[in-house]
Amino acid sequence: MNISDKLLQVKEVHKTFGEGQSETVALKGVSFDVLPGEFVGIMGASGSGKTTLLNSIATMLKPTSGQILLEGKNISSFKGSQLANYRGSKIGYLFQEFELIDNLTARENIILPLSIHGVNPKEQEEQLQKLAKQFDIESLLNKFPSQMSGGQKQRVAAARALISSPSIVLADEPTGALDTKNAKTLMDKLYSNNQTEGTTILMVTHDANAASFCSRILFIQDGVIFHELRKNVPGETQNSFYERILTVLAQLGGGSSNVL
Ligand SMILES: Nc1ncnc2c1ncn2[C@@H]1O[C@H](COP(=O)(O)OP(=O)(O)OP(=O)(O)O)[C@@H](O)[C@H]1O
Repeated sequence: MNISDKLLQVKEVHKTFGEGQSETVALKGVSFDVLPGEFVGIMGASGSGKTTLLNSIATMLKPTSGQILLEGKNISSFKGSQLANYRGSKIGYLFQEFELIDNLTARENIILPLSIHGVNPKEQEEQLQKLAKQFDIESLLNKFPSQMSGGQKQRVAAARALISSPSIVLADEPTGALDTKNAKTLMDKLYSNNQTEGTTILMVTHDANAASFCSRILFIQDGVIFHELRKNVPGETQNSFYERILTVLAQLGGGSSNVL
């Protein structure tokens, strides 16, 4: 495979917090690649290093050692406007708790990343309308977060994460605060966006149902990737993939729970 085919390259990433007695080694040499258009899940027990990994890719944390490359460029070398461009346009971030701005409407929340980058209003509106339709939030655009349900807020947050057509969307337990029905609705829509627009998504999740929408799952344990599952294409049903995910989780956790 050509290096340029790899959208994201994570190479031997280590991350240590604190020192001496209070030292915690969160990542112990994580390496993997993501190809354009992939929908990759990251699963692992609480404290295994999932959020540390995602936040390192988002440049919210600096790895102790190792490299992270997006589109062949080492993200730790980014400074000033290049770093701002990476955070604002190259990645989209979807948080478990939505993180919408309370005193902005859904419309204002969604277009904020475009307004900051000076995209012209016509283009902003076109992008907004397209995503509002995809995420079924057209009737919510003039509402404030306090007037929306959790499921609605997360669909607005998903539109905000996608509005600048980022190279990769980083999602940290996006269904963690949702009930089963709203979680499925969100995942259906993220999956559909991945399939129709080719959006690359890297999603941390505890939920095997959510993970079954992915094309590949990386299982992380004690700061290292110890297993990988790939949906068989063509042909494997989501249900069959779900069953295989549960089998790995049961081996990991010693139970039949679908939540780690
Ligand atoms: N800022 C920090 N300072 C010190 N230790 C930290 C910090 N952030 C994370 N850790 C530690 O690093 C390890 C990995 O944490 P991380 O949040 O990445 O795990 P996780 O897999 O995302 O867990 P969860 O599923 O509970 O969110 C844990 O032992 C955690 O306590």
